[in-house]
Amino acid sequence: MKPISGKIVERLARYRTFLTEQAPGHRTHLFSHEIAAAMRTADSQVRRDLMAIGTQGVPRHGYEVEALMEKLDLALSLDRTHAVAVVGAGHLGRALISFLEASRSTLCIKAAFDTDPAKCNRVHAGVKCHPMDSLEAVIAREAITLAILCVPAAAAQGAADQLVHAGVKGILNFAPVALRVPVNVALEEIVITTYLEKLAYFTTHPSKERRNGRHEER
Ligand SMILES: NC(=O)c1ccc[n+]([C@@H]2O[C@H](COP(=O)([O-])OP(=O)(O)OC[C@H]3O[C@@H](n4cnc5c(N)ncnc54)[C@H](O)[C@@H]3O)[C@@H](O)[C@H]2O)c1
Repeated sequence: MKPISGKIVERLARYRTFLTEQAPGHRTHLFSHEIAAAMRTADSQVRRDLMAIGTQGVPRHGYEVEALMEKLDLALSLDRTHAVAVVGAGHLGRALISFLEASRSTLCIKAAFDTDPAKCNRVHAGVKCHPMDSLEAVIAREAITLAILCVPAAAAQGAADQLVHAGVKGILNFAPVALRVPVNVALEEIVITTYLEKLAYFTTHPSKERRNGRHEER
């Protein structure tokens, strides 16, 4: 399969969440327009995205849900479990652990890390928090490849360096600082205020994008 863009990956992940959590359980088939309606996007967009992973609906039946789930899992590499670490077990870190542990995901939080002795060796939502000096050993032992960074900005680059050194291949950074990582390490950064600022912009500048839905191709 050809590599697909980050935008398509995001939409495929949303389709998968819809099929897993919201699509009516008794349906064996769904049409692109039904998925599109739930996603508030165009059915042509859904068809294009699913075509990108080699999936086409059948006339008069649509997409077979089970086969579509298998294709999505394969495309998103969710046909296997990914071991994840949370670094910084404060308010955000613990909230994310609770959320991810409750979701039926193949992303599995295997360990948390923190510098605060009061948090270390405690268990939150079934996940043990370890001191930072055991990071390398625990990452190797648990075969952890992904990490979520929830430390203060000043500590983020140092923690990211430790994660990279320990062999982590992808980092989701919540700290409000631009990180430097080697090219072979995937990096995603989330800043909630950016989305709020975007909302503020679109609520004061009516545009085609707002009228036609949130997830048009761009
Ligand atoms: N991106 C977003 O949208 C968003 C939203 C909320 C918070 N944040 C950011 O997420 C981070 C965490 O926020 P919070 O509210 O959970 O803060 P918090 O103070 O509750 O938690 C931070 C945790 O990091 C630990 N820590 C500090 N230095 C560390 C280090 N070097 N290694 C490991 N752990 C270390 C602390 O002991 C603490 O437990 C902050 O940088 C905050 O700005 C981002």
